[in-house]
Amino acid sequence: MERIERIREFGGWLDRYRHDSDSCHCSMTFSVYLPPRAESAPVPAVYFLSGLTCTDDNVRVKAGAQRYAADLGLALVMPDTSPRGDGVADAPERYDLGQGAGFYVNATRQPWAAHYRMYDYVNQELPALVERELPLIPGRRSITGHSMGGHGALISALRNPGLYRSVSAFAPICNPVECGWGRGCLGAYLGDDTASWKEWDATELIRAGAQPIPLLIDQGVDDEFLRDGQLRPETLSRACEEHDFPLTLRMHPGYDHSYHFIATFIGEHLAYHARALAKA
Ligand SMILES: N[C@@H](CCC(=O)N[C@@H](CSC=O)C(=O)NCC(=O)O)C(=O)O
Repeated sequence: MERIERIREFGGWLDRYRHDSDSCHCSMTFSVYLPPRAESAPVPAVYFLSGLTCTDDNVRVKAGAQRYAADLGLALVMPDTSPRGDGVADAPERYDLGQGAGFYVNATRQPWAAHYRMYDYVNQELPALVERELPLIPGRRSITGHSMGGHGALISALRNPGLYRSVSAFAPICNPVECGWGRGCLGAYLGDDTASWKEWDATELIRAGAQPIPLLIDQGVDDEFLRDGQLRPETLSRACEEHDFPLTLRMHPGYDHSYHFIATFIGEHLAYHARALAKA
């Protein structure tokens, strides 16, 4: 991997890398924040999966996460949201499909299947790469994300028991098989067999008996996409109740879907992950 940018921040380093991805068959870009502690010893990492229209840049400039990560001794790993490039399929007229909208699944339908393998990229290729090349403690990782990225964080943890020490999400798409964004992406990437979509849906994974891991979710009550029915935390909550699955769902009056909301609670999420990552 090639480092293409390095910025000093809070005593640590905010770096951006480019590499050729075996999963996505294209060049991928990601950012990593290394806290000051990483200069003397390997540190645990929190992966942040971003939402529709984002690159690795949105979270690093808008969430205010690096200050907390520096204090807690956590690395932040911030991948892009899809494969990109001239040879990569896209839907340029749509913000919610194609480049910038990988949905953290492995596509099985063309033209998407050639490159859209963000699930393998985020859960296998990227951790193996950064844990080999950077001062990170192998296997000591947690995951969080926003909206489409919250969906990605939830399904990554639910489908891979033991891969992440803890999981949280900001305004996640909780039940994509039942919302417009989810139906659009899953239909395009996976085809018309809606039964196959359920393997990529947090609510459906819990209904199907996923191994319990505590879920921490923050949601703004005045989120425009909550009102539109894209997020459906109430459906996830019901599934958790019915299946005795541990969920902390915090509803916050007045907050919308933006990075102002994420910036408000990111410190609590990182402290939550730091506690899980500190356990032997
Ligand atoms: N109005 C936007 C819609 C896209 C949007 O709001 N994207 C969110 C994530 S939504 C779910 O995944 C986001 O994070 N945007 C980037 C930001 O920096 O706020 C549009 O039309 O682009």
